Amino acid sequence: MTDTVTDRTDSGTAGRPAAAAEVELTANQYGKAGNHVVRITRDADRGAGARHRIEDLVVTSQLRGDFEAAHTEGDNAHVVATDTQKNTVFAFAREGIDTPEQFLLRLGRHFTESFGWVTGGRWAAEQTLWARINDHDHAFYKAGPETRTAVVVKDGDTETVIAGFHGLTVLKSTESGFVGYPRDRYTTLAETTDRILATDLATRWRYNTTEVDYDATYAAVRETILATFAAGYSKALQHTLFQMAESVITANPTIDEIKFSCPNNHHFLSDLSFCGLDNPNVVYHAADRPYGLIEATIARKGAPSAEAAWVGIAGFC
Ligand SMILES: O=c1[nH]c(=O)c2[nH]c(=O)[nH]c2[nH]1
Repeated sequence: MTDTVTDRTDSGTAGRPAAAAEVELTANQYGKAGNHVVRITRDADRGAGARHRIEDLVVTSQLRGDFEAAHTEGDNAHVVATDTQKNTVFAFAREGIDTPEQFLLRLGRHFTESFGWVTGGRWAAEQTLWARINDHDHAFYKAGPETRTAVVVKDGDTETVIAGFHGLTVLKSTESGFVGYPRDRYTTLAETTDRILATDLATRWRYNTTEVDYDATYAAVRETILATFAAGYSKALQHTLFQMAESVITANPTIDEIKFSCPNNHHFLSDLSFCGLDNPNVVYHAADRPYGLIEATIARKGAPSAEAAWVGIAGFC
């Protein structure tokens, strides 16, 4: 469908009830989602044989500020078009992306500095990670397994940066148990001190500053989470999430808060007695549903909270 420019100023009340209830706009934000930007950076010195670097982000830009008249009057004088926001994302990528967090900070500062009525907004990115095929200069495979995420929320001069990832699936084949839970007439689960613990890690952490080496901290947090998952004995997925969070906050003074949302990818011991076989923790049924869903937020004690920055980040408690 194409936009046509027609004068419809006479249709102001058409279709509206004669006696409308008194209402007011209590919240709004708007922009363009799903801007899939891929940037190739070439090692300039090597001409046609250059070594390439690839950055692959899906970016959302949303503005907040004085957009009252657009909603109540249909007056678009303040509405920086979502199309313009999309164009800005791609134009900024021409200059460079660097880290997702820095790219989003640049976008946020641009919109708030360029348009007086834009007092803040929300900029988010999901980054696909690519790795070189056999150290090739310009051939890559999707490295994952995780997707890196970043969110910048700007409210006046306050900038909050939330980093994270999802889709990092982990499993430990022992050193995990689940005992001591209440039993009632609906409880059938057997206690165990030796089970498989598996989950798809989804996490977001909030920085207390924008002065961060974002790539290095991302790598360090990922490493800490994996090392903590692997280490020691897990008394429940809840226990493990807390330990991972505690390790991250302890090791990173720039991080004040971290959230996890993790399925418990159950592995149930198969009952092989139907054919006379025992099963001493050898064969499991990996059930994909229903699954436990364990979520937690862990914060540095005494650190200021930033509830507003988390609004709109779905799937975490
Ligand atoms: O780590 C676990 N936490 C639970 O809350 C729970 N509930 C359950 O049935 N199995 C498990 N495992």
